[in-house]
Parts: sequence; C-alpha cells; structure tokens
Amino acid sequence: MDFQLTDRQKELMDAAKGAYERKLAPLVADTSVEGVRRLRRAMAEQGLLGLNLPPEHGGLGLPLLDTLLVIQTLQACAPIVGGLCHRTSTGAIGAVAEYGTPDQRARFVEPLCRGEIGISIGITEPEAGSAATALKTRARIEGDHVVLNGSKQFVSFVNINEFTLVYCRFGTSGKASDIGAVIVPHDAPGFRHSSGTLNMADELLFELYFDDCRVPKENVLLDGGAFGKLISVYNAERLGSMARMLGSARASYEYALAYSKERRQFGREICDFQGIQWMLADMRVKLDAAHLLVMRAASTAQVTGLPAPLETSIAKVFTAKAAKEICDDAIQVLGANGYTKEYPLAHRYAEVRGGSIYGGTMQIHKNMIAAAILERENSQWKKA
Ligand SMILES: CC(C)(COP(=O)(O)OP(=O)(O)OC[C@H]1O[C@@H](n2cnc3c(N)ncnc32)[C@H](O)[C@@H]1OP(=O)(O)O)[C@@H](O)C(=O)NCCC(=O)NCCSC(=O)CCS(=O)O
Repeated sequence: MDFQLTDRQKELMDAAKGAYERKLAPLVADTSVEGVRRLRRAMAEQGLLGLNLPPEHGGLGLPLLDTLLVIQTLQACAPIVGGLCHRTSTGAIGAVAEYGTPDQRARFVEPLCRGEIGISIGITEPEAGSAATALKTRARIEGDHVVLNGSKQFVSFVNINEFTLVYCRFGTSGKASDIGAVIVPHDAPGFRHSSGTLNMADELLFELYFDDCRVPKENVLLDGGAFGKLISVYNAERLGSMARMLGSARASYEYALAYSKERRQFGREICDFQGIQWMLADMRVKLDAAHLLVMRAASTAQVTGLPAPLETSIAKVFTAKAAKEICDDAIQVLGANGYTKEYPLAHRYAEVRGGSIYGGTMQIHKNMIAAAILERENSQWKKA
C-alpha cells in the first residue's frame, strides 16, 4: 500500500495543468456550442480526452486512478475542462469501450478521442429516478432498426454532444433483466430534446423524447439482460464525478488559504485567528480523506478492470459531503466576499452541491453500503 503519488502521476498532473494554462485557458470563455466543441478538439490535441480508453482505439490507456488525478487537476483549473475530460474518459463511452463490437468501438471510441464527437448518458426518467430499474423507455427491433419510445430527463451536454447512450427496456417482464442500451444519434428520426433547464451550477439539463425513434440496429450496445453490466461501468463514471468534486473542493480550499494570508482584520492577517485556522485544518483533513477514499476505490479497478461497488459507494458518500463542507467553509473564510458572485467560491459550492444527487443520491449509496455490510438484499422494492 503506497499513499504517495508517483513521479509519473505528478508529471501527468503538471502536464495537464500546463496544457490548460498554455492552450485551453483562452478558449474557456466561449460557452457557445461551437466554442465548447472547439475546446473539445483542442483538448484532444493536448491528449486530454479518452484518458483511460484503450490505446488501440485512440485512448491513452491510463489506469483509472491516474485518469481521476488528471480530471481533478483540470476541474480545479476550469469546470468545463474537467467536465469534458470526465465525460470523454469515464463517461458513457466507457460502456462502449467495455461492451461494444469492434465496429462500434471504431465508430464511437476513436472519433471521441479525436474530439470529433461526444456521448451523453440517459438513464433517469420522470418515474425512474433512484429507482432506475423502473425505467419505461421501450426498444423493439424492427428489421434493420431498433425503434425507441419513451423519455429521459436530467441529461447533460445534449446540445454539445452528437449521441446519447440510452438505457432502455427490450423485454416486457418489467424487471431489471429487460434493460439494455442503444447509442442514439441526435439527428435520428423521432428524437427530440427540450431547450434545457439550468441547474444551480449554470449547466443545462435536457429532457429527451423518443417517438418511434428509428436507429440502425448496429447502434444497439446491449439488447437486454444488462443493467448490472451497465451500472458496473457506471461506477467508473461515478468516480469521475467524485474527481470533479475533489478538484472544485481543492480549488476552494487553496483560494481560502491564500486569501486568509492576505486579508487583514484587527491589524493582523486573518490566518492568525484560531477560528480561521480550525476551518482551514478541517478543510484539509476532509480533502485528504476524500482523496484517499476515491483513490482506494479507483485502485480496485486494477484488479477487476472496473471499480468495486462497495468502495465506490463509500467514496461517494464521504466525498459528496466533504466537498460541500469544504466549499462552505471556504466561503465562510472569505465572509461576505465569499457569498458574492464576484469571487469564485459561490460557483464552486454550486458545482459540488449536485454530487449528493447525481450518479445516485447519497442515501441510495448508503443503502448499498448497508446492504453489503449486512449481507442483505439492496433492493428497496416493496414486496408483494
Ligand atoms: C441499483 C438501483 C437502481 C436499485 O434498483 P433495484 O433494487 O431494482 O436493483 P438491484 O436488484 O439492487 O440491482 C439490479 C442489478 O444491478 C446490480 N447493481 C446494482 N447496483 C450496482 C452497483 N453499484 N455496481 C454493480 N452492480 C450493481 C445488482 O447487483 C443487480 O445485478 P443482477 O441483476 O443481480 O446481476 C439503485 O440502487 C441505484 O443505483 N439508483 C441510482 C441510479 C443512478 O445512479 N441514477 C443516476 C442516473 S444519471 C442520469 O440519468 C443523468 C445523466 S447526466 O447527464 O449525468
């Protein structure tokens, strides 16, 4: 067990930060669709997409742990860059890399690593939030096509990306065993999306509608019996989100630390006061503990190829809470300045707040932890 970062890992993080400062920082202000796609291509040129995807398909083949370190570094630089790195490394594309046919890997993984396309993920529905296995979106094979009917909500990046990996039901048993996934192009006939709703971190979330949406059968990733397989890959996406929370929390901590050494009250720097010192100490303790839990969960992937569910849920519960508390304390150190939008901490708090909800709520993850330690069934379904 080694708790230190290797020289190679430090180099990777420094290189990512350097690439951000030299090539990407000038591009982040343009938040138009074309601007974000330009940024995505620039990140591909810097080798910052598809970090843990297979090298034979254009990825960098980094271990999950190293991938998370880079996501964390980029998130601290700018959330849009951390988000793009996350979505193209541990996002929906992970399922295509893991379960896709050679043709699907060539059509999706390779162009994604070149920054030419992006893939959103559609799981949640109006009546299937935490109870994701209750999803109703139906898929049926008709000749050379798969036809989808239903809807999704809270899907991000739909305006930027060209495809969504849609979890859908192939069978009619109503059970988790019916569930598979289809890669739906956003120009497919019968596909529509809403204009988007802003979340508190100013990110657009979209509703998707499938009305006899026809997609070539070659885009079926898994045609049922696959919920467990899909959610096993999704655990890596959950860790990617945690790396983003860590990046935002670290940036907030560092900002508050620097501020406390400059801001003077009562004729001294405010870091001289024990009230401030204890907040800084608390922030650092939580940051280090969350970091170690996320790295432990990621390191389980070196054994199975995918992160272990229990360690992932433990990391999620701790990190989501710690990140909120770190950002909250950072705001407190800045006082009224921290509460305004003139300073970056209010936005940082908004960035991490979603982490207790998306990717499975903290409460759902506590259910999973309890089920594992008690060796009981996790399912919350009411028994007949
Ligand atoms: C898993 C849950 C949906 C609970 O549902 P059920 O009680 O119906 O299902 P289970 O019987 O518990 O599990 C079914 C099946 O999956 C396997 N499973 C479950 N969780 C995991 C896991 N973490 N890792 C690996 N495998 C898992 C389980 O072993 C069963 O396998 P078998 O069928 O026995 O082989 C619920 O607990 C849950 O996770 N809810 C949260 C859903 C969620 O994360 N939603 C976020 C969606 S994000 C989105 O839509 C927006 C996208 S955005 O743009 O970011």
